[in-house]
Amino acid sequence: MQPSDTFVGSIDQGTTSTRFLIFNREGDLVASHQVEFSQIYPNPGWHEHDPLEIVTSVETCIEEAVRNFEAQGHTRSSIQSIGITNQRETTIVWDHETGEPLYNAIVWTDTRSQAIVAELKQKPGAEQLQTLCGLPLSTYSSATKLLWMLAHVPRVKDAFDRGTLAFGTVDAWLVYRLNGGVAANVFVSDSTNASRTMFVNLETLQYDQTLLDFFGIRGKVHLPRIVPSSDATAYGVVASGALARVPIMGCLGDQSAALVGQKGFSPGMAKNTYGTGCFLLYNVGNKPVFSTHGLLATVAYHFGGKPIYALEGSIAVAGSGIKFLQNNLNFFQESKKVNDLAYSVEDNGGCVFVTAFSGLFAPYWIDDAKGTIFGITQYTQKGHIARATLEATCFQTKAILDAMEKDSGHTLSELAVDGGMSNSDLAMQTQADLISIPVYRPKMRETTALGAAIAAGLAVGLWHNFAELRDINRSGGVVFEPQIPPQESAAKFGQWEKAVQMSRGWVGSKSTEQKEVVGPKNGTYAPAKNHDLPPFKGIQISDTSLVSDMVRSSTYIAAVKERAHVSVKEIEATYPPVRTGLGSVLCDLDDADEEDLFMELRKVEILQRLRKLRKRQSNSY
Ligand SMILES: Nc1ncnc2c1ncn2[C@@H]1O[C@H](COP(=O)(O)OP(=O)(O)O)[C@@H](O)[C@H]1O
Ligand SMILES: O=P(O)(O)OC[C@H](O)CO
Repeated sequence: MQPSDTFVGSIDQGTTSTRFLIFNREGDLVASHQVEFSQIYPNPGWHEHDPLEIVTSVETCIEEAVRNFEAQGHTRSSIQSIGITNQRETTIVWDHETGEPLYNAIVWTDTRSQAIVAELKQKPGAEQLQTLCGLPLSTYSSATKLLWMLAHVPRVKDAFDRGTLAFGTVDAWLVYRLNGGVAANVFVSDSTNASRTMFVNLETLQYDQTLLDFFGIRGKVHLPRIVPSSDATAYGVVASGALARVPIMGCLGDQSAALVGQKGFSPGMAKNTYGTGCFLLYNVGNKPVFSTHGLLATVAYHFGGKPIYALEGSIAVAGSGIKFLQNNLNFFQESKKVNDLAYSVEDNGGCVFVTAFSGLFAPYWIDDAKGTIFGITQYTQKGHIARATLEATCFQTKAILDAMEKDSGHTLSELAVDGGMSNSDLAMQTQADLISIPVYRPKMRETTALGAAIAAGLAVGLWHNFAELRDINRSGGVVFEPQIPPQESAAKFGQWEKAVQMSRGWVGSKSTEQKEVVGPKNGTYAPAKNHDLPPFKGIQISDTSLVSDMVRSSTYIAAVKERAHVSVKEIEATYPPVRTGLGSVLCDLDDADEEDLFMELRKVEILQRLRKLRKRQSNSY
């Protein structure tokens, strides 16, 4: 077979979308497919994904991309291997015996484990964790998400007690399911992903007994075997679908993959990926560097032999800030329109938006911050807020680069960028202005997927060494040169730093306290898709928390899925008794929607139940 007739596939499972891309040996993107999947926000600060939907989204992307590939005259048998890259830290638990998920995936952005983190910080040994695993104790890592599930989700605790609880990050889950689940039981995680759990020793790249003891899970949870990021046999083969029997040979957390895709193979090279969040990785060579300025020590990649490490600056909110303007504030209909809005004004009009939706990550690590916009006046327009949103990521990148220079003693001469938000010329120009060095954006921006393809391609022999990758994606990029004097950028940055300090301390105030936990109890596994369920037609309930409690009920969701009848008693069995706010519930039945008997039945039952509860409540006054 000629080299140009051989291809490698790449699954890019990101926070907001999944893609499957097919590259040729020249690194050209030949075919791809992308789907967005549900983002579930059950409570303030909570963020979940449905693990089964993640798998389905991957399968759909593979089918569609292969269809497109074959339409171009290629054959699927020319795809020699597959790489996987994925959102990191997102935590999935399943039953080791059945292979079924026990709860929704808790996404890396989720801050519900805040109280657990505060408690763990008081525990003896807490101060040495970062020197073992490279990560600060925060809501970000997988460890505290797993502890939250153990404390709050009975099904997870039961599996833990029975010894059947399996834990994995998204890579481990995908490899397991794509191989056919429990039947093949391929249960592995690559070192870049595993090192984001807080369970792994950064030097040995194996589970660390001290860390497992600290989190109380030693010997009690099934953990995936840790393997190199590029490996011909460890990841198994796809069990079914368009690429059945194709081997999986590469696996990297998405930020590591982007560094590989940018070919950041030498110490001193760095990249910044503006996706849902934004992550700057700086290659430090074959020994980890432990930051003293708020950065993380992490595994850059491990292609056999010695692992390569990176210093990482993690920003929780980048493209998700733009999605917030789109979905929550209805500023525009698609992400790229943020630029038109931002260009509609000359500057930020005095607004600074600290987009601390998940607290602030690097280099600040402020758990108790929340998103805050400073400087609003009657003059403020949507365009100013759009600009301030783009600038927030650029300011945090500046803070991270400053920290990186202090840790490494080196000044970066150019910043290579990629990721969805790097499509914004305005954001990239702002970035160059704020860091006073050029920003380089490659022509092909799917560098994350390319990185996973490289890992798989090296293992299957499509490429044999890094030198062969030299010309991939080399021409056609854009350089953004700084256009304002450093004093001006320093003044802007000073204002940002002031805003960061002023955003502290919001969490813990009475109005932001979390609601009581609602988790699946007796019922089956319950995806909490409170946003895409049919509305309760004809009933207006002013207490929305009550509605969201109901629709989170696993019985309700199961019934809606199957269009079956369900009684209020059953609903009640799977969500905690309605506790509050019944005084403000207003029920107003519209004309019956005869065609939708299912919904009508539900309305009547719920109405009856609400009346009973309201009566009970008024009796108790
Ligand atoms: N032209 C654009 N300008 C600004 N932001 C954009 C643009 N296109 C996409 N984005 C943002 O990029 C993000 C998606 O980037 P992507 O790299 O696909 O993320 P992920 O891998 O985390 O799913 C979205 O949050 C979106 O708002
Ligand atoms: O979805 P992204 O591309 O912002 O990346 C998510 C990170 O891996 C989280 O650590």
